[in-house]
Amino acid sequence: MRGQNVFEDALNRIKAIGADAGVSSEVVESLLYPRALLQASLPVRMDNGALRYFIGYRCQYNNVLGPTKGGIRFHPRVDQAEVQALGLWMTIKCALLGIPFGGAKGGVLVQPKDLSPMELERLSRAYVRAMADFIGPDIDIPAPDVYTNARIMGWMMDEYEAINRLRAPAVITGKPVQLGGSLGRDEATGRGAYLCIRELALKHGWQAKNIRVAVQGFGNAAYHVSRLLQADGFKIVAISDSKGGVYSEQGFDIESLWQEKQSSRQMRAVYCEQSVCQLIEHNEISNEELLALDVDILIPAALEGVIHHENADQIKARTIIEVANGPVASEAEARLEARGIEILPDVLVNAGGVTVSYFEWVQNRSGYLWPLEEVRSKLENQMKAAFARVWQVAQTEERSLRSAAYAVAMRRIGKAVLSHGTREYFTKDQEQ
Ligand SMILES: NC(=O)C1=CN([C@@H]2O[C@H](COP(=O)(O)OP(=O)(O)OC[C@H]3O[C@@H](n4cnc5c(N)ncnc54)[C@H](OP(=O)(O)O)[C@@H]3O)[C@@H](O)[C@H]2O)C=CC1
Ligand SMILES: O=C(O)CCC(=O)C(=O)O
Repeated sequence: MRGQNVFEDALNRIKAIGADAGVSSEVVESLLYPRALLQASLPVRMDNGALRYFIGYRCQYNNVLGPTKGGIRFHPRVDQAEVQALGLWMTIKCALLGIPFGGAKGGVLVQPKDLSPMELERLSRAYVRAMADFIGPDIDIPAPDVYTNARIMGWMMDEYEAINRLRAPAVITGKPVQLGGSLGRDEATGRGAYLCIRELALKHGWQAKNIRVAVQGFGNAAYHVSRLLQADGFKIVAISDSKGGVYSEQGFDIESLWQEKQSSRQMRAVYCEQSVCQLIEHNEISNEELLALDVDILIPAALEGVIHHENADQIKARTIIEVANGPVASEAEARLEARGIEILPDVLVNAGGVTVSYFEWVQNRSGYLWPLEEVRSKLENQMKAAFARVWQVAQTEERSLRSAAYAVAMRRIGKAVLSHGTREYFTKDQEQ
């Protein structure tokens, strides 16, 4: 699913679940419009002396619960609809986790792998120059997403501080630890997803050694969830990246595969050159084939919309764990549900990243550096509580897990909207 449809699809879910969960129409409506969107052209001097322009976006979707928060993506298919959909999902995610942030997302339309490290740094700094008045520790706080990382966050923070002539580490999270980043932020998205799977395994009585898992994507989020699952005994039988995938019934050693992929990185470069399918000799499979494998758990951990109306009927996994944002389009979801396939939704599964980003922001503002074990234990508490709430609402209200997660989040946003003072609230107040 591409283009405007991603956002339309996201809005349709809000409308359908909002009405079904008894959320007031005023609150649902407040979630249908991004509060602010900045599109900017980013001039970047290339290494050959030429000036190139890139398009950058930042969407502050909703700030009812606090300053807006969300990653920045560098990818060749970034567009306005995508950042809006991602900003909406961030809004739901932060509300579900009880984090005092609204939702945002940013992106640059670029194939970052085509840029040299110096060009990438100039692009990252150009993005912040364009957005400098739009972001801030109490306004909108970016973080990493697809094809951005701690190093890029470091450049961005540095540019923001240079423009404003002050120290402002809390303007961005996911920074290098040496620049005020939090311990444990690098693994947080994968660890949060792993904690959710562990809770789900307890509910279903799964034995890790009997569970076969296929993972689409082999970046930050996919690597950490895969290595943690493998350490518990789950068998990762398939894994892929942008160039294709590999399959082995015996399972893969995730750590050595990751180390090999990392070592294929060119000197000082940000992205890995080689694909998993070039690194090891195993049955090569396409990304489409990976999605259709007969496994217990399918983990899409790359891009949105990969399970859509055309391939939904080919999915054979018993459970889908949405580590990526928006991997299952709503049309596909209805078909999967009708076949009894369980979906643990993105707004819960991948919320570990923003949760530890919140911890980073808190540490930056208070001047602390929490030990790794403290970060991990706080993350575990937060993820378990969110999982338990979603599970309970799903059971008691007979909802899907996604519908339950959205209902919890939208009701929390609703309470905040009313507390801000709407007509409804005002009228009630007058009556008392
Ligand atoms: N990083 C974070 O903290 C968070 C990330 N997420 C979500 O998790 C997902 C992955 O993000 P993250 O791990 O950070 O990103 P990374 O940039 O670290 O990794 C992206 C991975 O996806 C692969 N990929 C890219 N395009 C495709 C494709 N068409 N088919 C299959 N694989 C592909 C890349 O392949 P290659 O290696 O070949 O480039 C890479 O392995 C995204 O949906 C993101 O929004 C959600 C919450 C937080
Ligand atoms: O860490 C953050 O602030 C945001 C992470 C993110 O972009 C996401 O959860 O999709």
